[in-house]
Amino acid sequence: MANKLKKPVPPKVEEKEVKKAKPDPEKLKQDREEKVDFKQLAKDERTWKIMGTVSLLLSVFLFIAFISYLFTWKEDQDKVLNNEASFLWDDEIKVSNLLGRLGAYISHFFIYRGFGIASLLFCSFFFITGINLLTNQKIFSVKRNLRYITFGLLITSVSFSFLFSSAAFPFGGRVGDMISSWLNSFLGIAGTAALLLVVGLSYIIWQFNPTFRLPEKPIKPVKVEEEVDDEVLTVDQDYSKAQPEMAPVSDAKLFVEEDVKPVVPEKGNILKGDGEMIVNIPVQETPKNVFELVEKNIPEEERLIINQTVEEPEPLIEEQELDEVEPLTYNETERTHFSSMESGNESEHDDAIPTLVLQTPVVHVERPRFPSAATDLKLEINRVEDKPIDEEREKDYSDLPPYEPTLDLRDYKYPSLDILESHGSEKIVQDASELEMHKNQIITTLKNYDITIQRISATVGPTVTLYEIVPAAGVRISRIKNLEDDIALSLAALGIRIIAPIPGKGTIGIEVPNVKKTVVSMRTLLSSEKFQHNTFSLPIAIGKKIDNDNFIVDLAAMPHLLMAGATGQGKSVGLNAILVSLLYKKHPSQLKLVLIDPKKVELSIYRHIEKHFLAKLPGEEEAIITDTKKVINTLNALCIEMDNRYDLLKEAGARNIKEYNDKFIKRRLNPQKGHQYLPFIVLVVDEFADLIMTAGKEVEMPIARLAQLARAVGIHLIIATQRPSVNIITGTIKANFPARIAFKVSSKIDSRTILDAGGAEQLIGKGDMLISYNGEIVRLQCAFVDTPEVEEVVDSIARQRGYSQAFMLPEYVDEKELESKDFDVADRDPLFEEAARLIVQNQVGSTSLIQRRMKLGYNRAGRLMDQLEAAGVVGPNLGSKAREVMIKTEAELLEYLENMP
Ligand SMILES: Nc1ncnc2c1ncn2[C@@H]1O[C@H](COP(=O)(O)OP(=O)(O)OP(=O)(O)O)[C@@H](O)[C@H]1O
Repeated sequence: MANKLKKPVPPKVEEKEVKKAKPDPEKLKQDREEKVDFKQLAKDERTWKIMGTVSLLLSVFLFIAFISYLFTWKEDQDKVLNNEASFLWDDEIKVSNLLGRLGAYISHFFIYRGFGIASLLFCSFFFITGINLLTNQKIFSVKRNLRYITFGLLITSVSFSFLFSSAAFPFGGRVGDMISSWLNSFLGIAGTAALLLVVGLSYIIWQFNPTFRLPEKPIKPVKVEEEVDDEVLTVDQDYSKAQPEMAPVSDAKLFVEEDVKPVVPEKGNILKGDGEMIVNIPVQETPKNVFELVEKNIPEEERLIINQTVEEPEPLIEEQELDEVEPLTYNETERTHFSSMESGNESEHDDAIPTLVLQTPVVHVERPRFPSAATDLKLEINRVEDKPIDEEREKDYSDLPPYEPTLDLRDYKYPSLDILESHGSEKIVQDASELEMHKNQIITTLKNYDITIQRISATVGPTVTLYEIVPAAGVRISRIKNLEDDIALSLAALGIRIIAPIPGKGTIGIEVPNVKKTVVSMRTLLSSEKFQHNTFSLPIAIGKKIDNDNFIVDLAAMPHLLMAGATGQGKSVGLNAILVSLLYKKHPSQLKLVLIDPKKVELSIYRHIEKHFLAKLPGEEEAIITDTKKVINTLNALCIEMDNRYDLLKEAGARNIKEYNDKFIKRRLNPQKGHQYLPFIVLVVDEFADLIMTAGKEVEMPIARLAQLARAVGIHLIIATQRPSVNIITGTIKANFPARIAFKVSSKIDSRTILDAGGAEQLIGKGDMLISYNGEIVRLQCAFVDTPEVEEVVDSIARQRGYSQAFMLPEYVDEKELESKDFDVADRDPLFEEAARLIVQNQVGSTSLIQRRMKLGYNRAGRLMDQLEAAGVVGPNLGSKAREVMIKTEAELLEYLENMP
């Protein structure tokens, strides 16, 4: 059987592929048809741009043709009229119009046959449409312009026909002529003239909304004479001193567009008539600081009184002679007291100088912190010598009069308010026309996006004005929120913030910066009723809200504060405002400040009140801490202080410092058992970023610990930084600082890092800030206190008698330092000699040198350095500088090593 060669059978798959490859003409046709997608084309941005360009060119073409027609109509008119059918195509016809036969024909059509000179309005229509299409933005409202142009064409053409009925030039065109002659026959000449005048004027008013101002009578800011109950003020209308930037009172009436419906007035708002704007300018709560307001019952004209008068605040404290006074010296006082007791005579200082008889108990450090706690107990305690100690410790002092911590410095006078300046007139001068203009622009912008609103009201604050709008039913809030940039563009203003919705109000807020900003002076805040008469433990006056309400809060309730913002936006001023408010309200016995200032210059101003208000580490010279190593020690010392205080609280059965101090004041706690009056401690860190960068976790950990636990024992932290990045303001820090202040920052990310919300990037600087407090974000204008004012306040305190020394924090000894001091020779690192040689050869006592040259980790290099210090090869740590090398030559070193144990 012969082998038959089988014919290769092509695989089926290939067959299929071949089939597939064959073009199907029907399908191809379909494909090609689908490619021309008109919908897509219409949506294409380029199509709009082309149409925009065409529209713009058309407007230019028409404009040139029409203008040319004004000069050439005489020559061209006959040619068009005689050859109307073939005019455009007959090359024989020569015309004078700049744009040739087409120009002449179109002008003839629009001007002669149509609307006369009014035809120029067509140019504006094509121009507006062109611009909108080209930029793909609603820069002009086409709909509105179409309305104006239609009416404009009719009114202008009829008016021109009527006025120039006998002229040869077709001023009003055929349309104008027709309507005018009909009106003439219907109303007569006088009737037509009157009608045209009325319609023309109405048209102008409708389109341009001119302001008809009577010759202005100069007005002066309305002076509020005195406060009457609640928000009703007696207004002294003396207009003799003019305020040029203020509009006349009658102009303060602010109208909204006619489609904005009036609504029922709410409490606190002023609502007048139909569709009229509400201006809500609240009254300052203190009777001494009264702000302008809009009068409620305005008889004829709506009055916008935007002005504030600050009366001289009554001095808190009588002026006193601030003589140089001898400081209270602990040891001297003690000695004097003992000697006087021994001799049986009262010390001559008994009245003025409190006497410390007891060794003030400190849990960790056996040194007095400040003379206190025993002023009234001295007689009792002086008899202790004869009694057994235990008996004395159990003694009940509750029958004694209450303890008074301020008696230690009983003649201490709080700083006078006169030291502070008013910084300008403090008048809020809001130009009524500015309000009107902003309001109109907001309404127009929203309208351009088909958003209608029911109501708009304005609240004028020191730096920004808050426009509150109630959108019409069915408008989505997110649409308004998305228009932030468009509104900013239309108002041509920086720092616009949209709050949609305003929490708890049901309105949408648009904050627009005022052209003229008002400085909020510290003096106004400190003289306010709210600051003078509050029961806060640590009152701090931060600034003013948009409704001019003073923002005064209790730092103890915050309980810690984080301040961040780009450089130069008002952080230092804010810190000073907080510190000054504390100095105005607290006695040196009630408050101690721990000031950390890596920048070295910001807080140094407070160094003069060391013996009154500052706390420091034992053995330190400077109370204001600038060195990172000392910062770590101080923070750890504060942690020890916190633990000590918790022990005291536990012993006393008190849950917090307030309860504890109450018990101590009522003499229910025995000083013999270590109890004492506990002052609040406020830790201020200016430039936290610098510390984190140099010491990292070593700083972050004690800060986090203090922030978590210290509030109950009266230790509160204020931390400021100009670098609000996530590696500085970490999650741990943020979790423990619920109250945060953001000054202007450069990006939304920074704002989110500080506040967990955007907005701080929209601020306008110079103390404009957002504070996140109690879960709410509020915009404030920070109080302004100038450096010379702070200096004066500090001086007025420093001139008075203080304690003999600053408040002593417990001593903190670094474990590492201890280790290095007494390490076991047997535990010496095998690389010890090599490291010693390296150091001596280079004559540089630096850990990083050992690390680099010997390729060791930081910890081992550090341990080696400690051992070298213990062995006397290098000197002690000098902070950021290299240690001193004690051995100068290698030979010396060899000899030294040989003699070592
Ligand atoms: N509340 C305020 N009212 C008016 N002006 C202010 C206010 N706060 C700050 N300014 C202005 O801004 C300037 C800078 O403020 P400040 O020194 O507090 O900024 P800063 O953020 O601390 O800057 P830096 O981080 O560089 O120290 C001030 O000199 C002052 O002119």
